[in-house]
Amino acid sequence: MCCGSGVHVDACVSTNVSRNAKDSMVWSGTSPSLYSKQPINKFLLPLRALVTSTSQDVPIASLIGREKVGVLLLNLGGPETLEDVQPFLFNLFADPDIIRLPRLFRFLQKPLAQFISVARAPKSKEGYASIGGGSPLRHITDAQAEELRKSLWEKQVPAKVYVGMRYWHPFTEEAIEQIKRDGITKLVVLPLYPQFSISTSGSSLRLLESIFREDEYLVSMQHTVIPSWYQREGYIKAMANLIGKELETFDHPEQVLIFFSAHGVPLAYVEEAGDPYKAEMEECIDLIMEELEKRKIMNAYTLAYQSRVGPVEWLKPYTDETIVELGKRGVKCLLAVPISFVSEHIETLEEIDVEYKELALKSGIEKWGRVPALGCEPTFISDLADAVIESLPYVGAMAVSNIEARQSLVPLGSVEELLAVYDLKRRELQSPVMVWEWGWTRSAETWNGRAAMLAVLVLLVLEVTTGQGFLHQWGILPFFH
Ligand SMILES: C=CC1=C(C)c2cc3[nH]c(cc4nc(cc5[nH]c(cc1n2)c(C)c5CCC(=O)O)C(CCC(=O)O)=C4C)c(C)c3C=C
Ligand SMILES: [Fe+2]
Ligand SMILES: [Fe+2]
Repeated sequence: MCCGSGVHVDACVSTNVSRNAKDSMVWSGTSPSLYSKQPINKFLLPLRALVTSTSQDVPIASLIGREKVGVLLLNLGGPETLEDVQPFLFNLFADPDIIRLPRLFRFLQKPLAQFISVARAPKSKEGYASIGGGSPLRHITDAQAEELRKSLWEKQVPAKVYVGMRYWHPFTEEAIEQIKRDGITKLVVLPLYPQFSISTSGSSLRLLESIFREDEYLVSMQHTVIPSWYQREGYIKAMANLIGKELETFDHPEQVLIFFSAHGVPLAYVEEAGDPYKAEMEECIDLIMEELEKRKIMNAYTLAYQSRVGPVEWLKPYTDETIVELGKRGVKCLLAVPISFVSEHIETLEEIDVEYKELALKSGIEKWGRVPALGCEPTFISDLADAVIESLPYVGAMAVSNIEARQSLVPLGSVEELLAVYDLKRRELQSPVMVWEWGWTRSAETWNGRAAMLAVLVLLVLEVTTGQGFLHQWGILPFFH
């Protein structure tokens, strides 16, 4: 038995972003270079209204006409076998949105990725071995794609759904080739991350942008991007359903602390590069709690960030430290809710279910529960289908007046601008290795920094070429848990 603590944990979740102030644009166009801010009501059909309408039915299929509709789901990708782990990590660390080198040293991007991936692989492999020898991401994402396709067809939108992963098969490039082979004429790009981060959706969209820019077919294909969708009613309701159901497994559901554990990002992404991830996360949690409140579920809750990598500061509070603190404060029952990803993956199956659970039990928490990732939850899939339908580019520019504007903290219609601001800010950052770019100013500090950086780079090259792990032993390099 547990749950007798009666401890009230203050919600550490707050947001100062007004929901009314949010943009109502879509990122759309026929070419990424032509992305423009398009008021949603000038560009889209009131398809949602049509979906729900029974009296004056206009079949959506007839509105779509001969267009070939495609949906591209963007995701991270994961190693399918233990042999895949190192090359997967290489792809991840070779991403300039994960490790940014000064222009002068761009040629070191791949050796550095090689070095870090080789050094990290044994630890990562251990994790993947403990969850069955590989990531379940491909299999789950494929299942989500199939369910989304079915849902779209049920809603009279005969669309094909593609999966494009950032760091492993099926790569985004492979999906794009298939889209071209299938002759898709309208494409909706949907990152499978509810909240936008430069390091996830941003990285995938940047890659997509570069692919589109160089391809004649893609330049003339109509497309729309849904940068984030954490605020959608269906998603919020689906999360509340799962939380409500899991709370029921406790003897005293009302005494359980709801513990949202989000994937972290380096603090500099948010504070210096303007990543909206933290603000979107906080608002998302507010919305879920509001939904639970409507159902008379008024539990205490908190948010912390997990899975930090390397020595730089990440978003706080950290999940592990928070669990220990909660134990000290007398919390006895805790329900962990993974919030930044919609599939089970290594961080839920290993980090939360094994590491954090063990830590919680050691810290005095007596009953531990965990909400499953959304996966193919029907309310969620149906809502994704609605999101696709609402954002479907429609040739013919039929007037739209009654569509409910989607809202997002990401300035929709200007993801490109967001990435540009991020690039600019990144040049000013000082944090080594993770994200840094030199500007050739005269400040002594900068020169000291450059000298130190040069020394690290020389050591790195030596390490890569000699195979000696002295930097690793000194603990200088990041990316090792
Ligand atoms: C919203 C989710 C995620 C954010 C934000 C994110 C940022 C981020 N991640 C790394 C480094 C690694 N991530 C790894 C795996 C991984 N990351 C996410 C999600 C987010 N990452 C997922 C879902 C997964 C698991 C995929 C799977 O195979 O199941 C890994 C590899 C695993 C490991 O070795 O721990 C690394 C490394 C950074 C540096 C970063 C922000 C800059
Ligand atoms: Fe990650
Ligand atoms: Fe981890």
